[in-house]
Amino acid sequence: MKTNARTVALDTLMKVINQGSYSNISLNHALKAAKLPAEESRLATNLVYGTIQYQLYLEYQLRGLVKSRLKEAYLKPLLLMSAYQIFFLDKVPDRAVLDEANKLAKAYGRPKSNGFRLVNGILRALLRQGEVLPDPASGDYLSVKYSMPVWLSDYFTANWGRSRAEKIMASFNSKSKNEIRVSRLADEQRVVRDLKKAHFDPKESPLAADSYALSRGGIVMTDFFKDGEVTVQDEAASLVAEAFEFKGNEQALDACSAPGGKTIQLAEQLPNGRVTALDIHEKKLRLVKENAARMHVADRLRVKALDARKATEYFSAQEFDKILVDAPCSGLGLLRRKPEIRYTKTAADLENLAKIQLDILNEMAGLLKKGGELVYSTCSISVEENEENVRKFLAAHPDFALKPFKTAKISAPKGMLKILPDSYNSDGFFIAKFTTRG
Ligand SMILES: C[S@@+](CC[C@H](N)C(=O)[O-])C[C@H]1O[C@@H](n2cnc3c(N)ncnc32)[C@H](O)[C@@H]1O
Repeated sequence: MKTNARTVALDTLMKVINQGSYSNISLNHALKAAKLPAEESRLATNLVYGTIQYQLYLEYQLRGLVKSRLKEAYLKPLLLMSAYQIFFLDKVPDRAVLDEANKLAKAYGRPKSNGFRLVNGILRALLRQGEVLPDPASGDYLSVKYSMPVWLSDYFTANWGRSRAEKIMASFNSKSKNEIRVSRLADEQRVVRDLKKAHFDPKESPLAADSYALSRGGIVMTDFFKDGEVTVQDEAASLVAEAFEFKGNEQALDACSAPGGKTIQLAEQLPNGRVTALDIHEKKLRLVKENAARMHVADRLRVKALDARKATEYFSAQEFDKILVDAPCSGLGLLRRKPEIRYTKTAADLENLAKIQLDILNEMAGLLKKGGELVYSTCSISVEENEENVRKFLAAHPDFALKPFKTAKISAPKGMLKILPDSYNSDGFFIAKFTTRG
């Protein structure tokens, strides 16, 4: 069978669903090898992310219809991918979904397999059945409706109430924006004008100073990106660096820096200063260096492979004016962009990660100059990784206090800011800013 959007999607889904591979990495490999036209690539991407996002919901729809064990590896991914199209892709007629599934089953099935008959029978039954949901009063109603494990839909409901939890979960299932940040070293107005001319139709972010949503993807293939005038970064992630107030000559430490999105932002604001970028994984620091070179800030940067929990063994007390801890986290704010996170993370992960995050934060306390600024951020919206860690850090360090901050468009009068995904249709993020007392 000729390679097309559906073969690329099915190959990728077989890797993700059957072998636990990461969707973004598997899909990028498959797309690179396939060299599909842009329209086909978009369809393949939609099929992969949509099917994974809605996997729990789709399994529920198919539950009563699959009567025997699905022995061949392609069967489950193909049924889920077809069900996704039936329920969520209005533009693809049901007839076409069935025809395409039939062709794929014949191509992927073993010789003499009757898998295509099985697929056809199940999909026809699914069309007759339509959507099924648990009783709205039952414990798994929201879980199935929004395709989140029960612990997660319960977690959102317990923290934000049912109505907001539904908004948060619906937002996590919506399409992510094509968000970019314009370099502070570039002429922003000119770049925006040129982006318009190139039909990217940039829309200013309501959240972050230099961020814009583009009307289409593909920016990384352009000179805007290659020449370092823009970079790809979510608007909530971009906001973190805005919590600092820079003079331009400071020594900054980025404790968890790879791939370097925020390192670059700090460096852009330090024409006469320097950023020291750490990461526990030496290999990932290559990305930080490459990104810094592309964005023209390599000369303001030094990198060091180091576990940030041991940073006081390498640096002097009070060595830094600014410290950023953009900590490793559960990624609970990124469910839209990384759809499989919802199925792989557990409540125990929140506790375990919170401990690592707090250890890193505690280690930083001794490295900050008196009156310096320490910013803590995560791309998680969990309480354990954020507010609870802030509380524990302040209890352990009475000489530190939260410091109110204002960004270009948002203010955090209490020194903490939690961006929930439904407020701006951005990633979920948490930012806290500390300084020393006295
Ligand atoms: C959320 S990511 C950082 C993203 C980055 N700040 C950016 O804006 O591009 C967290 C990073 O922390 C690193 N990391 C995990 N544990 C660490 C530790 N103990 N010390 C230093 N870095 C660590 C991970 O390898 C990962 O690259």
